[in-house]
Amino acid sequence: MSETESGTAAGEDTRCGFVALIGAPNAGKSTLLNALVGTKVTIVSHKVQTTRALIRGISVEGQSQIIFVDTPGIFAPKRRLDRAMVTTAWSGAHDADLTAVLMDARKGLDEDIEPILEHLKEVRGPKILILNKIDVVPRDSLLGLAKAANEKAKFETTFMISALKSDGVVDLKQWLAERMPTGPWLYPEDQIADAPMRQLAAEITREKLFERLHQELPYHSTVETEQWKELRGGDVRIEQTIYVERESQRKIVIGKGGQTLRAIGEAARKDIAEIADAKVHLFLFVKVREGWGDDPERYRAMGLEFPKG
Ligand SMILES: Nc1nc2c(ncn2[C@@H]2O[C@H](COP(=O)(O)OP(=O)(O)OP(=O)(O)O)[C@@H](O)[C@H]2O)c(=O)[nH]1
Repeated sequence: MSETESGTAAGEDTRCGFVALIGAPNAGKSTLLNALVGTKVTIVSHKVQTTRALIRGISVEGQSQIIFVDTPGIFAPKRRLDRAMVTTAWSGAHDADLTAVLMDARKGLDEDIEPILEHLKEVRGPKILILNKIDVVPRDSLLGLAKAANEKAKFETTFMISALKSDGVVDLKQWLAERMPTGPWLYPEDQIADAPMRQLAAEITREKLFERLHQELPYHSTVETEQWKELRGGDVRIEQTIYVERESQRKIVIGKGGQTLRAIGEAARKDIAEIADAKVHLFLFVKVREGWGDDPERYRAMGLEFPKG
């Protein structure tokens, strides 16, 4: 059963959507996510640069499921490959139901936030501004800052919060919950906590797959983490399926005597163990799923962009 199929069927009134959370480094994204999601949000490995949008956390408010995605690679791209991926990274915002820009009120409009505001003009869909760290900024300077930022980009509304003190976070969460489109939850309740790790682990394996086979495989071959189970003793057992579109591709992925798949699994296991900070037992399966590439819903379920054309 896939994630979408097993999503909660909690009734007609459920809402579910993606919020792209954008902010310069140190604006307080992790702190805010911890406050919104309620559990410690797992770190995001910056190694995985192929990702368009990584799930950072899932928040549940009433009947709404709010999936926060992050777009690594937006900032300070150093290598040329990274620079080429900046545009792709922004697509996380382009596909989200809402884009939230987190701004460090203490820093104001500086060289970190200016290019973000500039780029926002190209992002369709609703945008909101969140001024963070208001606990360390004089109240009377906040209005001026909000006004100046709103002149640079078109925000639907502005929140003023302290992520650290959880001041204003409840209002923000409730507002977001109401703004999510109606529809079934994409993640069952028992997967909400480890959804970011599941996705990240899938991205890592996908990265290893393409490092070895990028010439032989179509871009939309994909990886899904079917099981993420913490064992007694702290080890993690992970089952992943690599989906390809044809039997010939399945053979390529497996390789002679299974050696290609073994190498992919070994490389992925090492990286996943690093981010999971645990001993990992990784089991990889390869399946043929015809027509997978034509189903936009599967892309959306993973926070990915549906390739047009
Ligand atoms: N005073 C104050 N400090 C805050 C607030 N929110 C975050 N911080 C601090 O700002 C620093 C950066 O916060 P993070 O949450 O790590 O920032 P981030 O945006 O996730 O950083 P990156 O992951 O590097 O992009 C930390 O020292 C936080 O404690 C706030 O509301 N008030």
